[in-house]
Amino acid sequence: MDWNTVDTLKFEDILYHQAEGIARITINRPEVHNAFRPETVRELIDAFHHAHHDPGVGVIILTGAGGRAFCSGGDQRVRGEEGYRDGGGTQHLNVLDLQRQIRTLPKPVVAMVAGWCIGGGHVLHLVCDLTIAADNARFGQTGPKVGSFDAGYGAGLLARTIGLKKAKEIWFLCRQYDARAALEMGLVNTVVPLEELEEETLQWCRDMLALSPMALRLIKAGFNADIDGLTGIQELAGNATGLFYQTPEGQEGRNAFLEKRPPDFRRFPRRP
Ligand SMILES: CC(C)(COP(=O)(O)OP(=O)(O)OC[C@H]1O[C@@H](n2cnc3c(N)ncnc32)[C@H](O)[C@@H]1OP(=O)(O)O)[C@@H](O)C(=O)NCCC(=O)NCCSC(=O)c1cc(O)c2ccccc2c1O
Repeated sequence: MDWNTVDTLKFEDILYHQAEGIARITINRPEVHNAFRPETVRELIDAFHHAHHDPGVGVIILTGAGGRAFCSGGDQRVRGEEGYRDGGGTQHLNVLDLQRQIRTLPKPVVAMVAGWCIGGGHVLHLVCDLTIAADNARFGQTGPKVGSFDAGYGAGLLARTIGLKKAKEIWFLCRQYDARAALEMGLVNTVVPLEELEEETLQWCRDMLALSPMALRLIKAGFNADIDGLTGIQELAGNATGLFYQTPEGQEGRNAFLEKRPPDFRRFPRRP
């Protein structure tokens, strides 16, 4: 695949590439196993925003640079007493914003995982819709070991994904799990040799790109609706509103208002 950069997107901690309707977002801090600092997360949010709003993008890949790590979570070197310190001294837990963004983004997001997928990095792959793992991938949570925890998606979505007992084991014991174990517990979709990771991930993306974007959008919203509470219902309901706006019935209400006349909905059927 010949990846292209986007001239308007300038990042320090991440890379943004796209080709054939696929956006690839790469955390590029291999010297710390792609741990994220607040600036990394800010850039990821901007990159996902771009991919979300680019009509030429149908599927998004999130990955880590270097082949040795997807992401090792929050950068412990900049962890303060209240969160992770940015260059200006403000402390953040802004990865939570990124998690919600990936959940509500109406396009499939695929985690392409090689090497370490740990802590807040593990939660990032979890909130992605699919995970393609290389055979060198290792998964786990470290929170209780390093004085942290993610009791939101990190706990609840993990339990929904692999079951409550296994999710508690992962958090309560802070063990690490290889790719085969991750596949067995339903934490990842498939495992491939490291050298085939990108090609396999691209094939999954191409397969999704051949399908109806609206159907994928609605099924993603449907999968997330109950888990995400009213935010999930809002996403699903917003899609319903968007579809209704496209109908003559929806447009009659707008037209009547603009034409300063009462709306006439009599010609629209009351379907069983
Ligand atoms: C991932 C490891 C198990 C890998 O071990 P290995 O022995 O292979 O490699 P090294 O340990 O030598 O690492 C190489 C190099 O990278 C540095 N590094 C690795 N991870 C981090 C990190 N997270 N932050 C900073 N630096 C990191 C390491 O120090 C080495 O540098 P040198 O200069 O010494 O060469 C192992 O590295 C490991 O266990 N890493 C830490 C994993 C971790 O605990 N992550 C944080 C979990 S908490 C978290 O992520 C988190 C973030 C949030 O924003 C939250 C927000 C809201 C709620 C919860 C949150 C949360 O829990």
